[in-house]
Amino acid sequence: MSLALRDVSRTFNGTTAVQNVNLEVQPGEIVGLLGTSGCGKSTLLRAISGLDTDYEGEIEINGTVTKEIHDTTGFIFQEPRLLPWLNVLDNVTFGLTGKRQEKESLAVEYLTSVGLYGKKKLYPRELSGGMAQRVAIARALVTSPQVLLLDEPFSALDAFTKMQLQDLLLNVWEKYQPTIVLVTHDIDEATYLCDRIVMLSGQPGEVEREISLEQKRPRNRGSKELAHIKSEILQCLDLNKK
Ligand SMILES: Nc1ncnc2c1ncn2[C@@H]1O[C@H](COP(=O)(O)OP(=O)(O)OP(=O)(O)O)[C@@H](O)[C@H]1O
Repeated sequence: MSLALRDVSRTFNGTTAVQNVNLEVQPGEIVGLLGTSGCGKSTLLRAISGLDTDYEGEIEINGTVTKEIHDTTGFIFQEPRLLPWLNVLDNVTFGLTGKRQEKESLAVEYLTSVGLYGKKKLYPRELSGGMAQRVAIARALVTSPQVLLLDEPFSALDAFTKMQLQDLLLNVWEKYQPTIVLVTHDIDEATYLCDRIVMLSGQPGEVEREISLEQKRPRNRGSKELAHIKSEILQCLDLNKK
């Protein structure tokens, strides 16, 4: 599914958070929104998701201007947001329609793909942070979303789990090819995962620059090419002290 933002601005109580943002995302593309704290990344994602409709400008999903929450959109937030009174399996089937047996076999398929088949009877309090986030990923994927919106999905995790889940996300992308918009302030993550990085800056936030990455995935995290792009990004953010 394609996405297009046309002159999107959002003002909160007289203060403009983002201003005249234009962005096109192609079907199956992984686009990162990168920028320093407060430049409006989450604000834009909430507008794209339909969770916030009080913006100016237009958002088009697959050629149709809409402010609705699209039923083919999946969300993954920074924290897993699981329902504590439901076990892992029921957290994933929650919100699905259809026969119980069909819902459960679908949930099991996705729990298996995130490596949690053996944990399906556990409750959220019994999971590590990384496991809980995997459940959130399975829950987002079980509806076969064509658009996946991720708001700093791995930022609360330790470095190793983060890398594992980034690879998991790429496996999921290989399999289902959703269009992905990823909000992050992790430059390594953005260069490892994205086809294109949209850099936002300022307050109100505006698109400062876009960087396309041609490198095939899976990428070598330590490659010279990625190091070069990271340095460009740091320079753009005015953080590269030479
Ligand atoms: N519901 C709200 N009410 C008032 N102001 C808001 C609201 N949501 C966001 N803002 C303001 O909009 C601006 C952009 O916030 P936003 O959360 O989109 O930034 P961000 O780039 O995602 O930041 P971070 O990286 O710190 O999460 C900030 O100045 C913030 O205070």
